[in-house]
Amino acid sequence: MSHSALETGNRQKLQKNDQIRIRKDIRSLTQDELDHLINAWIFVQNNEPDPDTLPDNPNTVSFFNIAGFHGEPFRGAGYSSSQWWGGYCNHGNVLFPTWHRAYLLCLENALQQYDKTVSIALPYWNEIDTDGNNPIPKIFLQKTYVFKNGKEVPNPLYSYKLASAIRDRLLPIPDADYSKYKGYNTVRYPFSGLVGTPDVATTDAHNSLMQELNTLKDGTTDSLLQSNVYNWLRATVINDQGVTVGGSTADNYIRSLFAPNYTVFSNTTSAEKWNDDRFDDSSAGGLGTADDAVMPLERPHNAVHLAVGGFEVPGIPSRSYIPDANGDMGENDTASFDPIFFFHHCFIDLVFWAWQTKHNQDTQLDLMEFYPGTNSVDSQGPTPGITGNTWLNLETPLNPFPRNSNASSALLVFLLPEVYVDANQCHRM
Ligand SMILES: N[C@@H](CC1=CC(=O)C(=O)C=C1)C(=O)O
Repeated sequence: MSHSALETGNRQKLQKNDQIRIRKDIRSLTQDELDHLINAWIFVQNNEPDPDTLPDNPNTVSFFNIAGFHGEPFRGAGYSSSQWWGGYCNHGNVLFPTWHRAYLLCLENALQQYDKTVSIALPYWNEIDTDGNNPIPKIFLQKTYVFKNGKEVPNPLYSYKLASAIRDRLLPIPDADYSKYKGYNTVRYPFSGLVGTPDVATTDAHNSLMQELNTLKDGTTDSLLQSNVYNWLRATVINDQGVTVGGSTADNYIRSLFAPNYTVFSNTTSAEKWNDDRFDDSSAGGLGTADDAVMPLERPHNAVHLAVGGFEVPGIPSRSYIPDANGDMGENDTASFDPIFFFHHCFIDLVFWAWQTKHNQDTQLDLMEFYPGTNSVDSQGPTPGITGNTWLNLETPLNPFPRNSNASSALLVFLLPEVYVDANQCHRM
């Protein structure tokens, strides 16, 4: 294994001060903390998108722009070619954990602009704590939010109304038309958000039917969402054709902590290769059913996306029990427009940090260079600014987040009372 170590700040020098952000379980926030979080989210969601100019501004305070860094609106070579990826996110490669770590900091920095005098951190959705049969914390399901002073507002964590249209130019390949109009509100399972021309009629009929269920009994669709996510996390998921498509995700998070090195921990492509070489489990899609097969963090992460969004796109194996459920979280193009995305990823970052501390990789990450999962063409394809067939390592730019940006203590993030993450760890500064 060759080593590509990240340089990090000197841990000893760091002091807890008001610039250090403490990330907490969202279920544990006080009313005052929640009030502040909600106000900051309203602030970023209300900020108009920046003018449509390149390069993208990584210091934007507009939620539309930040959400748009992940997938749509596509830019670069991936704007209209599916051989490339038009968003900046990295999946199926070794930059998956680090890119998303930088992404969380980007949103957190924008939230911080709401009131610079109060330190704000993103709380996480603790996905191991399924709270009986209600794995999704209530705050994400309330249509309105009531502040301590009694004022009621639309809840910014329930749904986001697109400040601008997004257009999917990849139609009809590789999958559905993920174009969405300005003013579209993000949705979750069992609803569908496929409002592009070829799908809109089916979607309207489907969503009316789902709404009808709520008319018969208030809260039915929320219960369906909770039980779907519960099944993905703790039980087994059967799709609409009776095929088992997932489950045991909470256990898989724990299993991922035992992955022996960063490369195979970090992403599905590298883990598949690792497992292919060691176990004959091709029937399980190369993702390892053997007890000692490696579980990459990305896999349970994917499961929660599919659970919250649902996924049943023509021509692709269904991942939903309810047909036509295609909420935004289920698809890479649109997932980050649903506010819950960031709380999900905050939990992913926590598991990443837990793996780092368990494996003494908290001040550096060792990478198996040139291993599957380390090339820019792996999985969804090269991101804007990265050429095809480039070897990825921990020096690869995490666009659009610049090197050297914000290399200050303002980026120290407490994940748990005793641990912190230094942004230097997610990127060589
Ligand atoms: N495309 C992933 C699920 C998924 C992952 C993401 O990272 C995302 O943003 C949206 C969806 C899968 O099929 O397993």
